[in-house]
Amino acid sequence: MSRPIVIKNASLYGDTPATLLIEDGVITTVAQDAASIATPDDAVVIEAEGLVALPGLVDLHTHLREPGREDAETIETGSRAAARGGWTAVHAMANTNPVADTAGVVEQVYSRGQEIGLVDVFPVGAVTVGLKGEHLSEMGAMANSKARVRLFSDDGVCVYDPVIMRRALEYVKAFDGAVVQHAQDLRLTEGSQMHEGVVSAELGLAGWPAVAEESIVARDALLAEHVGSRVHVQHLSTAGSVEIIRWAKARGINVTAEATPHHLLLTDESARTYDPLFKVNPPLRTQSDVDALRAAVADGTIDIIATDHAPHASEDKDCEWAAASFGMLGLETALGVIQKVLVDTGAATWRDVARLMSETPARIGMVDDRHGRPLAAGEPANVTLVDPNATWTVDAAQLASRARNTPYGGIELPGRAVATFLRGVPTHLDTQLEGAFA
Ligand SMILES: NC(=O)N[C@@H](CC(=O)O)C(=O)O
Ligand SMILES: [Zn+2]
Ligand SMILES: [Zn+2]
Repeated sequence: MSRPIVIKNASLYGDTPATLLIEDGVITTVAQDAASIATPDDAVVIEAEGLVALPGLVDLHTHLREPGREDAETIETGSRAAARGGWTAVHAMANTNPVADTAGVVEQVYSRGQEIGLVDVFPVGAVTVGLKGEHLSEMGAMANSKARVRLFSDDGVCVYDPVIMRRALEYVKAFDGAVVQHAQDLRLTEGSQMHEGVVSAELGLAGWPAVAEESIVARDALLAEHVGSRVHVQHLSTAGSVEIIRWAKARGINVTAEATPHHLLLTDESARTYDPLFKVNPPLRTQSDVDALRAAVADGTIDIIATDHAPHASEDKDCEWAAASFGMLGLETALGVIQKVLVDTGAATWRDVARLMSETPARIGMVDDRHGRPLAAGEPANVTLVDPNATWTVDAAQLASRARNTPYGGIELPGRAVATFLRGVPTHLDTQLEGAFA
């Protein structure tokens, strides 16, 4: 049995200071006045004045690469990266090798996550066999497996065939699941290397036009309406996609959308470095797209922040732009980037961050009702403590992830997770807090 933990005078959701008592994995008391709590003798006391307490973060979009590319990331290294970033649950995408398109693979991924115990790993099932876009995978078997899969995605590629997309949307209704779409018209993006615009023209790199995303977002919203199902759109990247989601929601369509930290901070100007660290799908867009995404997060059109943590082995990134893989790391830097672009700019409060990075992703994910819960007595002790006054310089070599492909190396970020608790167990402690548990 683990020792009780007292988190003393933390700023709850960035608001009022309160003290939390955690016993046997559960928050048993929340009190304004620390002195009113009878501290058990063997309790670990964390002096948390100035730290923000949030519900443990839930990432709806993570790539863990296991099975198949353990040279880039494993469930263990990815779990450690997640815990350090303040996450208590991650949804692992299906584009592994073998693809997570059977009950066997999703059960293995789920069980390995539990064995490691640093975050809950919820496997996302593939929509189609082998991500080939031709035949629906055994979605029902994955849903009924012990991994209890509720989200299905061919992420990495788009479910392009509208008939397959329609069938998938119909199928997930049986277990209240959702189809999670990587919106990319395959024909309009053949050979694409970056956002199609002024910069791609100047650099002579093949473009990925905004319409290639927007046309699929619109189509899928209409399909979800037609069959009365639920669709979640991944990594929204353009101002036009935001307008379509806004329209779809106003029309009552059951659609949700995510934005990544990198699409809220970086633009296609980064490609001028020719550094493949900035090569990602969908591509980094223009400043007006970034502004539209931030406004959409602020007004609720975009429901959640998700990392799209995409580790790649160095041989797939240390090469010329055209040959490099798409994707960048995100788990360990997400909180810092979000504080920088949303909290410090006044676009969002910490309460909003709790909604965007924990409560709503848990609700969309549906797998496990122990995540995204309020910080209140009787709730599971999934808690993240953030130091909003910390500044730190991202050092790729120091990341817990096995991969090194962060676009933020050498950049100073605010907002660091200093402690993460999964059902009362510390899964990450900054050096300043390690002493308390010694
Ligand atoms: N985002 C990326 O550029 N890459 C992701 C796939 C994806 O999310 O589409 C990957 O698996 O590497
Ligand atoms: Zn994707
Ligand atoms: Zn992805």
